[in-house]
Amino acid sequence: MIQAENLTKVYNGKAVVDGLDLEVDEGDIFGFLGPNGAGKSTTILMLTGMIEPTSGRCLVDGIEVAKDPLRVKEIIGYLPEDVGFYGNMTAEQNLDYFARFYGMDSRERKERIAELLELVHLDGVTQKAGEYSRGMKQRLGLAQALINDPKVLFLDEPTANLDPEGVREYRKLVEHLADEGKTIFVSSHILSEVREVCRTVGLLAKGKLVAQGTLEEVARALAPSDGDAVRIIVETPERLPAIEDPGILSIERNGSRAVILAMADIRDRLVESLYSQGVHIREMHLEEPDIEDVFMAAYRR
Ligand SMILES: Nc1ncnc2c1ncn2[C@@H]1O[C@H](COP(=O)(O)OP(=O)(O)OP(=O)(O)O)[C@@H](O)[C@H]1O
Repeated sequence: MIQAENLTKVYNGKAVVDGLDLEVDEGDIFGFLGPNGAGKSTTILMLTGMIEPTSGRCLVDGIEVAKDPLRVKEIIGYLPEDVGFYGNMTAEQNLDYFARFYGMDSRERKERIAELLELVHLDGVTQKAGEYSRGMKQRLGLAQALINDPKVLFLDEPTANLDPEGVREYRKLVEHLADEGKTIFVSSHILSEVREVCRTVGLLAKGKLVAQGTLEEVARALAPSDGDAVRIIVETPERLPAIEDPGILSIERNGSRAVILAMADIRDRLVESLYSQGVHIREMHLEEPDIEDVFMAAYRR
């Protein structure tokens, strides 16, 4: 549904988005992760047709964005990092102003706006937008992004100004929208935000895509490797005996727990060996890389 091919943006001789290849499937909730300044907002601006790429191209629902930005704008919604509204107008008036761009008639606009205000819990609020808290503005921004019932939704740091309750509401809403079949592209520099709601992620660092896939796939792809060595965690009530196995590289014992570094997944052999020596096994599993650690390391690269 969203594709970027060698997408590049150069500012002052520097590629802030650098040869990005990206593919997001229909109905996915895609988390675009990266530290501040990685190029996330610039990428979103190109994907939404707000700025043109220096080279490469991007497509949304098969439409090349730079060639046909208006057709793309009809099927997308966009929540920018800094939402702006007319401060002297209410939420309803602000939304009505934007809805007119989509050629909806007055009845259609009224119904859609009422529905959206309820969705973002701003129904019944009579204040002008200028008096809104940042969280309320962000929720109004989300309503605005949904005004044309878009197929694809781009959200740039959508939880930046939300309180914990607002974040929870936002997650429920995003899941509900994805269940309706919308494709959602969310940028964030906060892993915990993305891991709660996103089905796949891409990690951007210095304008380049470092990895893409499910969080587990990305963590595995970025994890430091000991060749193909695997770490097997074993817990036994008895002291772990010496194990003769050519696949074992090292054993680190710590009380009833041991970490066995092995050349491959030799758990079946280990079970047999321990069983034959009368040792009981409380637990045995492969150690998965810690996602938080892996991402922090990638951020620092
Ligand atoms: N219009 C511009 N002119 C010159 N440089 C720019 C422009 N827009 C962005 N940049 C630079 O491009 C780099 C990437 O910025 P961008 O806003 O895309 O990053 P980001 O990942 O969205 O970061 P953040 O989370 O802080 O918004 C930054 O170094 C920024 O200073």
